[in-house]
Amino acid sequence: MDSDTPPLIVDIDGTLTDETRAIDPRVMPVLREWPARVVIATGKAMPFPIALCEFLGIERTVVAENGGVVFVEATDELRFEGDHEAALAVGEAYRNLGHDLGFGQIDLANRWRETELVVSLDQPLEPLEELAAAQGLVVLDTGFAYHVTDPVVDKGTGLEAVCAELELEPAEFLAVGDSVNDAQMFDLAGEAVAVANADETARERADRVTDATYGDGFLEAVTPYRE
Ligand SMILES: O=C(O)COP(=O)(O)O
Ligand SMILES: [Mg+2]
Repeated sequence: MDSDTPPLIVDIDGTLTDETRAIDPRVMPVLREWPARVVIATGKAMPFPIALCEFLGIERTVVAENGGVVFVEATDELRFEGDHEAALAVGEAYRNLGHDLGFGQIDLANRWRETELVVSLDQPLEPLEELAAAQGLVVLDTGFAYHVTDPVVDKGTGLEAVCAELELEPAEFLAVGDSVNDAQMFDLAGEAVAVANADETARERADRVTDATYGDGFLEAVTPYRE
């Protein structure tokens, strides 16, 4: 392992993708060849980052559902945290008010979710926030979905859990992301980089903001470590 290259924790949507959520193919060799640990940290359910790691051919080290799910292949660790029952109750109450989660009959956004619930951005936010608060949960707008999440977890607690397994320190990491759900991992990482399309929270909590957006922003963020 190259001792000059930090371990990397990286978000998916908005960071490794273009604006349509398609992976920018140019990020793939960077992740595959990164000489230190790579952690994929996402709001998506676990199958998505697991599949990304598998298809990249890298070890599966994953923070999913905004910290609700942590998987570390190297130590056989799978951890769930957060009140899934409460999140499901929010979804039911939201539907009872006549609203919809917004992902259609076959809801692939929630199908494999084990700790939180997501609602499409085209659905009303206010009633969702009220119902979430009544259950002690929060709503995160990642720019891609509303996540009804237990505030006991976030990508920062996920990073800490990964580090505890792998005898690493969060401060050793380079973190790259684009939204409010990346803020806590930004706070813990040694260096936090927001891509130019990042929301205000991510930009404020980052150490630097790239000039370029999306996958180009990620490539810019890691450039100092690839020369
Ligand atoms: O699924 C989302 O809403 C956001 O996913 P991300 O954390 O990978 O950007
Ligand atoms: Mg993102």
